[in-house]
Order: sequence, then structure tokens, then C-alpha cells
Amino acid sequence: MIHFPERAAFEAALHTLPSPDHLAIEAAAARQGQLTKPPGSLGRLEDIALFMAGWQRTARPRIDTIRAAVFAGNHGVAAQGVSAFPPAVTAQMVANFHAGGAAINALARACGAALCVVPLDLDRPTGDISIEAAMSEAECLEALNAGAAVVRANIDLLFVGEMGIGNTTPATALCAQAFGGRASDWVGRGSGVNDAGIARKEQAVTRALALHGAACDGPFEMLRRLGGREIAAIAGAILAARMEGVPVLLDGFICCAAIAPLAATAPAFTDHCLAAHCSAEGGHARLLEHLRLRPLLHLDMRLGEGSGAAVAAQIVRCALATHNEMATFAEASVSGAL
Ligand SMILES: Cc1cc2ncn([C@H]3O[C@H](COP(=O)(O)O)[C@@H](O)[C@H]3O)c2cc1C
Ligand SMILES: O=C(O)c1cccnc1
Repeated sequence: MIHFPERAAFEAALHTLPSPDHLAIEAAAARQGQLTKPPGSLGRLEDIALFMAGWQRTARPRIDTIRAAVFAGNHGVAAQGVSAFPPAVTAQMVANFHAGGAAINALARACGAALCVVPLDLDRPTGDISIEAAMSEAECLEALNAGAAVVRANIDLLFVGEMGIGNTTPATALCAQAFGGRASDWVGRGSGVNDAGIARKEQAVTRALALHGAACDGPFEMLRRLGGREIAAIAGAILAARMEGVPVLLDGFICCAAIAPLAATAPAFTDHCLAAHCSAEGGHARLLEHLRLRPLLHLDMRLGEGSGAAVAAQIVRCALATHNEMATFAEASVSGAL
């Protein structure tokens, strides 16, 4: 299991990222060329099969074990009136996850993912980023490691989600800090705030950037000052997945914002990630461009929890079903191209 004993270990890992197995990708591409279909006719399903082959280091990638992890945290900045819902909803939704009644429960069942729910100190909201750092160094490290702890090398596909009332506000701040621009370039309605709420959110993010911007000298400091526990946990999980060679399906705005500091430092960071969907949240399309990822789906979803990733996991299943189960031209005695 991956563990980051200190901040330096987390940042060093970003400079020694493993690459996919190019021989496995070539072998998988050769197989794709022999299957009973015109070359390229399965479009991005073929790309997904090659992606999975590269990270699983085999020409015949599998999808027996899908792990979904939902991290939950509470945010001091919620006190600024940046969400349409009260902070108590975070813990209430965690209870709903445990009871099996949330969207992610239904969607994880539908795609055959084993779901784990990881509440992170819900009784202790992080610091309000508009007036102080979200976390101490120890708290941030603990959250990163809580994320890394859900990853095992034998997982075929990982996706992560989050629950945290107010968390689109730190997510917005992380995007602006990592990739530039003003709060207004990245802000959106989150759980459904009205115009006055958007104005408060923009102001909170602008204050946070002015307060912390100059001190954000790397990805750890960005996550510590501007993030939150569930956001740092997502970053830790996705980095640990890379270190273990586990491919990842990214979910919506918050999930992608969590890795913005990592991708801004190491642009190849997202190589082991597929973007499940483009959320309806204002800044997500722009964020995906900065992450150099093309989303698989546009379903106007804006929920989080890993919900979009769970839907896209079915597409990954379809990609591997065709890749592994189709007959070749020779096996089926079908004539090849003229
Ligand atoms: C009942 C409920 C379930 C949710 N599940 C995910 N979110 C999503 O909404 C929150 C972010 O939006 P904001 O920044 O506006 O608070 C996060 O918890 C996110 O996961 C939910 C929100 C609510 C209200
Ligand atoms: O894109 C998301 O994941 C999202 C958007 C709004 C609220 N919660 C999550």
C-alpha cells in the first residue's frame, strides 16, 4: 500500500511517475486490427481498450474489480453562504451512502463497483480558506494518506467521488491557483446557489487567492491552503493509483480540481486517467482542457459523489468486452479488407 510519510515524499512521487507499457499497447492495437470490424470502427472504445492495456501491462486487459471510493469532508468556508445547502447535509448524506440510498449507491451497483465511503473528520470542518489555510501540514498529509489507503495494485479500475457541502468553492480556488485566471472564470452554481450566492462564492475565492496565492509554492501547499480533506484524499488516491499502475476514471468538477495542482506541476500526471464526463458545473469544460482530457460523456450531470464516473465505467466495460470477446477475421473466417 502506498503511504506518504511526509510532504516531500508526496511531491517526489510526482517527479517519478511510471509510464504505461508501450509493448502491451502495441500488442493490444495489433489485436484490434484483427477483430471482425473495419479498422477504427469502434472509435473511442478502441482507445479505451488500449489505455487499459497500457496501464494493466497486458494485451488483454480485464475489468473484474472496479473500486469506487467516496470521500467526505466539511468546509469552514461554507459559513460564508457559498452553498445552497447547510453543512449538516454532508454527514446526512454519508448516512445515506451507508444505507445504500444515494445516487452513487444505485450507480455503483449498476456498474458493478465495490463502493467504500470514507468520512474525514466531519465534526471538524477545515479552516475557512478566505481567512486562513484549510489544513495544517499534518492534517493535509493525513487526508492524502486516507486517499492513498483505498488503492491496491490488484484493482482493475478505480474511480473516486466526494461529498462535502461547500466544496465547489475550494475546488474553484484550486483551479484558479493551478491554471490561472480569476475566480469569475472558474466559478459555477455548485449544488444550485442563486446569483447572490455566486457573488459570495466569487468573493470568497478572490479573497482566498489574494491571501494564499504567493505562498502556494507547490501542489502540497495548494491542497493544504485552498483544498479540503476529501479533496486532498482524492489527490492522494489518484497519485497512489498511478504509482500502483491502476487506471482511473475521473468524475466531475471537484474530483478534477483535486488533481489540478498535481497536473499543473507534472502535465503527464493525467496519463493514467480518463475523464468520465463533462459536468454542467461552470468551470469543468475549461478544467478538462487544462488537464488535456476529452470527456467520454456529456450528460449535464452536476452531482459529484463519483456518479459520472460510475456511468462511464459501463463504457469501459463495453470497450473491454469487444476487445476481449470479439472473434478475429481468421477465427470467424471473415474476409479482410480488399
Ligand atoms: C443532497 C446533496 C447530495 C449531494 N451529493 C453530492 N453533492 C455535491 O454538492 C456539493 C457541492 O456543492 P456546493 O459547493 O454548492 O455545496 C458536494 O457535496 C458535492 O458532492 C450533493 C449536494 C447535496 C445538497
Ligand atoms: O461536477 C461536479 O462533480 C459537481 C458539480 C456541482 C456540485 N457537485 C459536484
